[in-house]
Amino acid sequence: MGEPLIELRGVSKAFGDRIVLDEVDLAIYPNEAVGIIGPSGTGKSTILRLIAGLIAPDAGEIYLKGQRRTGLVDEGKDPFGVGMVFQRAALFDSLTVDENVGFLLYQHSRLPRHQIRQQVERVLEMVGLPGTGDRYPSELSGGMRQRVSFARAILKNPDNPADNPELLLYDEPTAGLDPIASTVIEDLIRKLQCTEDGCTTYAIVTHQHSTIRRTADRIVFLHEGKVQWEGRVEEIDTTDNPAMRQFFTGSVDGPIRVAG
Ligand SMILES: Nc1ncnc2c1ncn2[C@@H]1O[C@H](COP(=O)(O)OP(=O)(O)OP(=O)(O)O)[C@@H](O)[C@H]1O
Repeated sequence: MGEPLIELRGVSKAFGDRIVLDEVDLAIYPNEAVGIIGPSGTGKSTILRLIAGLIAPDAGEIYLKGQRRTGLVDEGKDPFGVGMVFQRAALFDSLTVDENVGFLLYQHSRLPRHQIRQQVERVLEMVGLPGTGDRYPSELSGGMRQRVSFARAILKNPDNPADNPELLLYDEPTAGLDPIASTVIEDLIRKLQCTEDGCTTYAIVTHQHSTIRRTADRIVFLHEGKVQWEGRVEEIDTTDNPAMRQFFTGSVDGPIRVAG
């Protein structure tokens, strides 16, 4: 499989006295679609934030293309960009779609406005929202807002190619959407995986069964701070791992303790 695009080696993370991740090893290879799943509160979003370089591990190492990361993403030393799509879009309501999607370029690049606008229109077309740049998030449906956040995550900076996203992280992108809007988002995630610009690697955190099955090729199942199971999506129904079986059947009986 060659060298991983990103690799976590023995990564641990605690918040206060709660150990969320306990010596986790995880490798994501170029062009892979990896689903990170597991019960609530098990550290899935924390893994995404570690991969994105938004937080640092307490112990262990993170490698990007074989290069050990020493700081956080804002120190600008990572060899490639990571685009992140947060749960429920996380757009600025007071900004237009164009200003939301192009936010970082408007704030931090020296590109002229009309060029940023062109870049933004291009990614809005890629997510199926051409001509919506002057609208406000409140004028869009939940699914459309989520697609705007995809456009923001894939926008490239022609001024600084080292910043361009080679890895996309989706944190519950279909949460709160109806089944049809979810299908639109799942199809879009697959469509964006390979475009005329090349293929992108992604990791997706989701609880929705359809999203797990339709957007992931490989599954990483987290529970109690550890990777409990890894396998192909086709193996979900045949595994005899008790935690996986409980998770997918939704049973209250099994190794996963029911909260509350
Ligand atoms: N910044 C933080 N400060 C304190 N505790 C945190 C912080 N971030 C996460 N946690 C705690 O770490 C645990 C794991 O959180 P995380 O969001 O990674 O879980 P998750 O698996 O994504 O959960 P869910 O499926 O419910 O979204 C939770 O108990 C959460 O309360």
